[in-house]
Amino acid sequence: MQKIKIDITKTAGFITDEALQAIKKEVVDGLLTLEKGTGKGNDFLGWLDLPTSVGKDEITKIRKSAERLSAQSEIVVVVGIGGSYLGAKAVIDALSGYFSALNKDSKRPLIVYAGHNICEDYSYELLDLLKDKDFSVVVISKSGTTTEPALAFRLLKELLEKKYGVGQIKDRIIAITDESKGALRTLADKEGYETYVIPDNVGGRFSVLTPVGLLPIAIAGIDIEKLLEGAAFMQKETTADKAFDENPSAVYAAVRNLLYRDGKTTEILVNYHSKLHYVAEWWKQLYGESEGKENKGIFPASVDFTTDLHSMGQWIQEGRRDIFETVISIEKPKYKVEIPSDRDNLDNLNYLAGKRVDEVNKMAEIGTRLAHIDGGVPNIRVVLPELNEFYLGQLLYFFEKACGISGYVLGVNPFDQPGVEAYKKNMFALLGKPGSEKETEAIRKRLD
Ligand SMILES: O=P(O)(O)OC[C@H]1O[C@](O)(CO)[C@@H](O)[C@@H]1O
Repeated sequence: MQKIKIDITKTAGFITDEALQAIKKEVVDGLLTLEKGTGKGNDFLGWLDLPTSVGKDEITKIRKSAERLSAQSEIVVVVGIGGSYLGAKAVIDALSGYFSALNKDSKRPLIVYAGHNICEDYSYELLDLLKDKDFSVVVISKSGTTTEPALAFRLLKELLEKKYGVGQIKDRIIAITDESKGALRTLADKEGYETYVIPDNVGGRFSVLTPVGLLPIAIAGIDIEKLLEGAAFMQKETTADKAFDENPSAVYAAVRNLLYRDGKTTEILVNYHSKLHYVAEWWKQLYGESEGKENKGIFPASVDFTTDLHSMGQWIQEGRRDIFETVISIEKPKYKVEIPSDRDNLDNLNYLAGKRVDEVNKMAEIGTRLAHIDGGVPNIRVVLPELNEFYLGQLLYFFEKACGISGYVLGVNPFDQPGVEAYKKNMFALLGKPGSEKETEAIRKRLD
């Protein structure tokens, strides 16, 4: 069992050691504020202890629900948006086979997502796919009132009733929502769905280690206990009593804030293993909603390398110098593929014969790192020995802890997201939602 490593050596030309020493106090203060619960948003700190507070009984219950849904479904639809689906998708994509959806012998249901957009064609195509399949639904909404998942769930519920009969569908739905509030809670109680609770003190983007993430992840056949073990390991490694340099979350929070103060206002999360694509999507919500407020915050962006070296590589190498990269590097791939020798060598690749594909990937990673540093892009590297439940659990908690600390160093409340309401208000006014009459009148005038 190793700890994931953070390597900041390639930020040395951009931040000085004195600056790093100077920011340490702010970071330690941020960490203590988080741990003592004395900072802004301190009623949303339940995520800090999740890895060690999810009990065996809860895990057993989640596994049973997962087995029940799996046994009765060819497809399970996970309905949710933002923190109510990104954590699950991040882990499921990272730890599932690239082509597992095409495996006809799989004992696991196919997991698809809904309620994360309002695209009519997506809705049509999903309903069309589901009409001839046995399917179940896990509907997730902390507030229980978010438009996108509520709309998707209404469509799915209607299809379930058509397929299985009104009054016959409650065993095909599991709702994950607030303990007592919200439309989804009311509906779930009325219809008798099995439910799981999202704790009051855990915000959506920090909820991957609650049933919000754990149930869909368990349905995908992933070991949720190992994921929690990894997170618990990182929980211990990131407490305030650990030496600063040994605490990866503290180091990461310190360096990214220093780079931000030096004008590096965009952070690009990079992977060289595209199963991590949705880990970056999860990370973007985590940091975007936590830090982007009061006209402050690092803009979180992401790329998949080497794929995006052929699209975004030019920009990163030579565009505006206000970016830095955080690279997630996986030391050892799960499988082995050797490059064959070719009789004719017309592609001139025989110099690679006998090498593993990963060796080429690693040289691309090292080469890119050096090129980007030469181009003025500081580089933080986060190293996972392997891509498995344990190390991914560590990574998730590492980023969450660093996010809380970083938000406090930035001076914002990392646990609210007031800005998200603005689009909703306009959308409701435009749709003529009851209660929005004044706003409807005002916004319609703006369209003339
Ligand atoms: O779980 P809910 O309440 O449907 O919210 C989903 C997402 O929407 C937001 O509240 C933003 O509108 C996110 O913070 C959250 O993750």
